[in-house]
Order: sequence, then C-alpha cells, then structure tokens
Amino acid sequence: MDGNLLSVDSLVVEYPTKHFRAKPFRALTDINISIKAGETLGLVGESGSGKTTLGRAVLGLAPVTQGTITFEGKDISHASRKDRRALSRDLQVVFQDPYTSLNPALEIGDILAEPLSVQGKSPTEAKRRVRELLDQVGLPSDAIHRLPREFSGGQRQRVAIARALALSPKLIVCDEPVSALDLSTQAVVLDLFLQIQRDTGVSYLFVSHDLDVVRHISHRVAVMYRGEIVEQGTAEVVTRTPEHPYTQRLLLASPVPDPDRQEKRRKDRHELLKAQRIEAAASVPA
Ligand SMILES: Nc1ncnc2c1ncn2[C@@H]1O[C@H](COP(=O)(O)OP(=O)(O)OP(=O)(O)O)[C@@H](O)[C@H]1O
Repeated sequence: MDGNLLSVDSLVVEYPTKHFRAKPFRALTDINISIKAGETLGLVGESGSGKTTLGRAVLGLAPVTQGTITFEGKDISHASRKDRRALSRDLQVVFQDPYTSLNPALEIGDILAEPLSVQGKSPTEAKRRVRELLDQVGLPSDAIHRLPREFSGGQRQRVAIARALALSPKLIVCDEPVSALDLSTQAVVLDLFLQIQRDTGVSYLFVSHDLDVVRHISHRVAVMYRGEIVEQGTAEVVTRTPEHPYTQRLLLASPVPDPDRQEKRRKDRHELLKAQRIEAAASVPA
C-alpha cells in the first residue's frame, strides 16, 4: 500500500445514453485523487462538473469505464455486490438532503440499528451502539423513539451522520451534506464533522459547490470542471491563491467576492462556531 486509504487513478466514468446508437456520455475523464487516513479531500466545482459522480464511483454507484479505485490497497473499481456489502463497514455516505435520506416511517433508533443488524450485531449490542452514536452526534437519548419528521434539518443531518458512523467506517463520502441547511446550522454541522474526525480519525471525501465550506473542512482541495480535475492542492492555497483560471472564476463567483469580506465571513463563521460550541454544551443542538 502507498500510504493512501483511497486512491483513484486515471478514472473514466461513462453513463450509457438512452439512444442505442448514441455514444455514452463521458462524465469523468482521467481523474486522479488520493486520501490518507484522517484526511479530508474537498471536491469543489460548479453544478454538473462531476463531483457527485466521483463520489458515487467510489461507492460503486457509477459505472467505471477505465482506471482504478483502490481502497486500503485493494482494487474496488469492479467490486461484486458481496464485496460491496463487506466494504460498507469501512466506506459510508452522507447525502445532501436530510429530509429524503432518512426513512420517514422508522424511529431514529431503528434507523441507526439497521446497519448494525445487517452486519450481524445482536439487539443488545445494537442498542448500546445506538446510544453511543446519539451521544457522539449530540442528540438526546430519547431521540431513539422519535420519527425523523420531529427533527429539524440540522438534527436530521446529525442522524444521517450517526447512521454513517454506526460501523466505524474509515472513509465517509459526504455529498453536499450541509447545502440544504441554513448558514448557522451549516456551521454547527461542519464543526461536528471536524470533531468526529478528531475523535475517530475518519477520512472524508467532501463534495460541495461552496468554496467557503470546502476551505473550512478540508486539508486538501480538488477542483472539478467539466468532468476533469483542473487543480488540486492544500485547501489554503487552492481556495485563496488558485492558479487555474477556472478556480479563479469560481472564487470570484463565490457570493462574497471581496477578499476582505471573505476574511470577515471566515471570522464570522469562526465566531459563530465558538459561540455555538459554548451554547451547545448547555442546550439541545441544532
Ligand atoms: N445517471 C446518469 N446518467 C446520465 N448522465 C448523468 C447521470 N448522472 C449524472 N449525469 C451527468 O453527468 C454530469 C455530472 O453530473 P454530477 O451530478 O456528477 O455533477 P455535480 O458536479 O455533482 O453537479 P451537482 O452539483 O448539480 O450535483 C452531468 O452532465 C450530469 O447530467
């Protein structure tokens, strides 16, 4: 193994097109990324650039045409269904929309116990782990008997994060996990991601269209444009002094283009996080 938890080499993904004579649609071309244990790679780019497709390819949900995806030294690009089931212990996902990603008919306790029982944990073990998970994501233990609709967006995303954490994965693909949340809840949930990484050493492939979010959460950032990675490097360099014209445009297109205002927004977010951390210690979280 080369020290990487995940490495994606020369990846090409093509989606079949409906018309049988038409050429397949190439969504990803020559993608090369890697993630080490405990590291976050932020994936940023405009809508349609292929971010979700890359996350889905890692999860075995998009068709790999060429190249390899290696996880813990093993080629998983064409893993069988059985191998995928085993992989799901180590490789998990948090989706964008906490309103549709949780089964509305199941109580939170059952949502969290599901991956545990699939992996053969006894009901007693599962119960203990569910309590631990609720605590880890800052939800009260009485959440066990409540339904998703009784929770706010931020709280539901905590449930989705807890579910992803249930089997202590090594990598979580986070597909725009804060985009559906308001700004202050975004800050709290991002902080939770960071806290969990500090506590567990989990790695994230973190997809977002928001440079600000990606800068806050990532160690390194890869910028996608029309199915290719046009730039990657440390979060600081890529998001502040990008080299590629597309990244520069992305930075300019960010809702707060002025660097001073960006700095202020960074400070505001920091202050907000600090205040909310203090508040969170005393109250029910967002
Ligand atoms: N199942 C599919 N079949 C055919 N084409 C697809 C499929 N999924 C995505 N695409 C196409 O692949 C390209 C990349 O889409 P993808 O969803 O990965 O981009 P994205 O950067 O995540 O965009 P967004 O931020 O809007 O989700 C787009 O042109 C999209 O239309």
